[in-house]
Amino acid sequence: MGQKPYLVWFTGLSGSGKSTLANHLEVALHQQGFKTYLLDGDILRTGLNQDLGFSPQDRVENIRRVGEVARLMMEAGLIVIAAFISPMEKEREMLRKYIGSDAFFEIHVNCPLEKCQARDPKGLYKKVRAGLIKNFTGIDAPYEIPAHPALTVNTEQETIATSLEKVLISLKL
Ligand SMILES: Nc1ncnc2c1ncn2[C@@H]1O[C@H](COP(=O)(O)OS(=O)(=O)O)[C@@H](OP(=O)(O)O)[C@H]1O
Ligand SMILES: Nc1ncnc2c1ncn2[C@@H]1O[C@H](COP(=O)(O)OP(=O)(O)O)[C@@H](O)[C@H]1O
Repeated sequence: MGQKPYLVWFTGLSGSGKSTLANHLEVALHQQGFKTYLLDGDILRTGLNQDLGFSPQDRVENIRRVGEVARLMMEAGLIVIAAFISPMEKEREMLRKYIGSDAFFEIHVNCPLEKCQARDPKGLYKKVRAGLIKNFTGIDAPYEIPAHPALTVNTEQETIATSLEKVLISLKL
């Protein structure tokens, strides 16, 4: 492939901008000739992980499976881009060990809960307020801020283009 495999891991609240940045990053890397694969929580939860819900145990299993899939794809030479809430530091550290710290690039997509709620791109926070969804990250389920991310982007203040540029610069591919 002529490239070093990486796992670029976007973590953050629902509505923080993980999928948006992951998709923009994939387009930018393709334009530079890199071979990538994008894993998105929303999509995997309709297929591979459709048996999993949002209990703490199911979220751990979700991230464990994604780590396995990502590693297979890396063995095939791909740069894997992943967008998962992945709320707990322990699971993210598990990934770092499993993938190897030199190939695991953790990006904290930082955005205040109030702003995520105002964006509400999928109308989920509205459903939470109506009592239709329980265990929602940031509301009645925890999100632990990454302790040692390779990069933090602040999507409340930054444009998508600015956040993407920061990702591309710090990745140094
Ligand atoms: N209870 C609850 N909490 C959080 N998120 C919920 C929940 N129920 C459904 N959704 C939708 O599922 C998407 C998150 O899936 P993930 O696989 O990324 O979650 S996790 O990493 O296992 O925590 C998440 O996607 P994003 O909004 O893109 O983050 C939501 O669309
Ligand atoms: N700097 C930024 N980075 C990413 N998304 C941003 C940024 N600024 C504004 N947004 C907007 O925030 C929303 C994020 O939604 P989404 O990417 O689906 O979030 P998530 O995948 O984390 O749930 C989109 O509507 C996007 O246009």
